[in-house]
Amino acid sequence: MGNVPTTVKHCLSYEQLIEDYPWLRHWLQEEKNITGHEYPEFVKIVEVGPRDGLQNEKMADHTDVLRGIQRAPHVRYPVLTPNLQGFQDAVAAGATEVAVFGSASETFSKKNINCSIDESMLRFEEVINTAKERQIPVRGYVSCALGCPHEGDIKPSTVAKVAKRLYEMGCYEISLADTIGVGTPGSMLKMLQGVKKEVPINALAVHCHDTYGQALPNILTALQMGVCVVDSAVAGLGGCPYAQGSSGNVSTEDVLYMLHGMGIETGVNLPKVIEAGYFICNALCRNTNSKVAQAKSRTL
Ligand SMILES: CC(C)(COP(=O)([O-])OP(=O)([O-])OC[C@H]1O[C@@H](n2cnc3c(N)ncnc32)[C@H](O)[C@@H]1OP(=O)([O-])[O-])[C@@H](O)C(=O)NCCC(=O)NCCSC(=O)C[C@@](C)(O)CC(=O)[O-]
Repeated sequence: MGNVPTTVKHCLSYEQLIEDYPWLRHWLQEEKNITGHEYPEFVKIVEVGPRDGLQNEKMADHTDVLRGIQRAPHVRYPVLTPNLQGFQDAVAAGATEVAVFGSASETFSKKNINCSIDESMLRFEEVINTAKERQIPVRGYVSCALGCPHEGDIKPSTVAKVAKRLYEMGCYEISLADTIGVGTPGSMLKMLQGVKKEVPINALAVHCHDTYGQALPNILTALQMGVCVVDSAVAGLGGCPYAQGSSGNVSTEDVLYMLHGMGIETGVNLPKVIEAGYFICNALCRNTNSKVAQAKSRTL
């Protein structure tokens, strides 16, 4: 490709660029943006508000929650299960999908689920094998994928190794979690470059916390890498009781606003999510963490 001065890229509109540099047309196709990144046409949002979002709140056990909710036929209600006992309890309460949650940090694994990474894999194997027999899908999490509150930076190769083990055991999707929200687009890029060598990109999801205000740029970076599944929590609820200082998950409202603004479909109705956010914030007597919901409330 010929040289285009970077300043030209920023000054000219797409139409002007094509007119002045017709040879660029094939490169700047409609489905690519001006920087040449391709984005997925559809992104699946995994709403983690009812689970991760409310785990910091005083709330009923999952058995009571599962028995208490009215289920919509097309909605999946995954339950986090750290071991076989958790799996059996969840299934007895009516769970039809579960998730195992491992970590790329030894220290975090010990503090979160009271076992080493290797021990956790043995526990997860039991859960996954039993789930397979019962045809229950299992999702996998890798916590501390972009940093650990105890160990600091985590190598992309370590994240890749844990993600690969979960995938090979039978998790249909691996959610890579920036548990304490310390990642940046730079570390997200390096981590995903490492993980996608071991796990197909279409089996990866990202789970970002917004502690340092980096969640949306991190998600954008993941989309540029080909990730099509994003975890988020309505009103930006959440945090991890085992990761001091971490803030809530990225808010679903803000993720939807960004994706829809980019022309990416999600099948999710943003105004309805904003309403759900107001509902839960009222119930918890707290303010929303969603910038989009805050902006909308100022214009009401
Ligand atoms: C994993 C355990 C249970 C191990 O805890 P343990 O003490 O090692 O378990 P144990 O097997 O030695 O058993 C000790 C007692 O716990 C009971 N027990 C054993 N298993 C269960 C169970 N499943 N449910 C209820 N009870 C259980 C068991 O029956 C026994 O009871 P006792 O005989 O003494 O009366 C414990 O460490 C624990 O509960 N950890 C909390 C994990 C948690 O909820 N973490 C937050 C989840 S969110 C997250 O991890 C991150 C994520 C997903 O959001 C992504 C991100 O941002 O990183």
